[in-house]
Amino acid sequence: MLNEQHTLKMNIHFFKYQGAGNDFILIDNRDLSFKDTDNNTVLQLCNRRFGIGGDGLMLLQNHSSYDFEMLYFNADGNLGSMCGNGGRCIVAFAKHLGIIDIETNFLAVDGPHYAKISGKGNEVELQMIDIDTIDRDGDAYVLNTGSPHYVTQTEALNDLDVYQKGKEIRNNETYKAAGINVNFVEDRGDHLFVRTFERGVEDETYACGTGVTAVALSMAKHKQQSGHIQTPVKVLGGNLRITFDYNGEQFTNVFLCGPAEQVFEGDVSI
Ligand SMILES: N[C@@H](CCC[C@H](N)C(=O)O)C(=O)O
Repeated sequence: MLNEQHTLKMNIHFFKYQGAGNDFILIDNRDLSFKDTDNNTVLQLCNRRFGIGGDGLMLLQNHSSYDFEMLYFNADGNLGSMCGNGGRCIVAFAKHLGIIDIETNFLAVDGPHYAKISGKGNEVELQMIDIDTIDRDGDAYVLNTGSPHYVTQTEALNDLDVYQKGKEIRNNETYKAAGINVNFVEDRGDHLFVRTFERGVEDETYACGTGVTAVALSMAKHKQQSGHIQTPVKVLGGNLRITFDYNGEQFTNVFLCGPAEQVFEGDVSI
């Protein structure tokens, strides 16, 4: 029986997308042939040496009230919380599949999201959840932008050991049980430079969408800004932009904007 199970292979047609270097495996699962409970398969597929490779894997599924539903798994095989860059990539994927045109309302783990694809074709503006709570942990800011984030300011971010420092914070007594994504930000005046250690990948990634959103909101609070704010952000994999309204208490109309590109497609037997 065990042998029989080992020889029964599943064929999967997949697409690979990246948003500012945050890379994902995308599967059209409208026929529900991919069993979303199979965490070990996700782990294998995301492995960069023995699989396709990716920071996460997403299933695009049908939903009766929305254009589609997004199911996001981290590279460790577990269901993740919201992924901002993943959200932008799955919107580009839905357009590629002909499910949507340039606007959409879809459902993710943190609720409904509106998104718009800009004229250039690969630019996706994704609306994120409204935020009214930002906590402090020492000098750091802690908030949930769909995923939990820790935001700390630093200098000379290019030289920082983000893997080591991020891992220490993510696994300290406060955060180790639920985990947290750790963002380091250097304020460069006309833009922010951000590097992120991601929970579920357990490593630094080239970009984190919910992370740069958390950073932009925290920095607006820190600088006591208000009104309509646009924050350009540089990450290891490119450039992102966060726009939002802030009245000193609540952040609304929060949009994460940037590129979302198909890299390749293929078939894998696993
Ligand atoms: N890369 C993502 C964040 C994904 C979620 C995260 N790793 C978690 O589950 O905590 C993004 O772009 O937001």
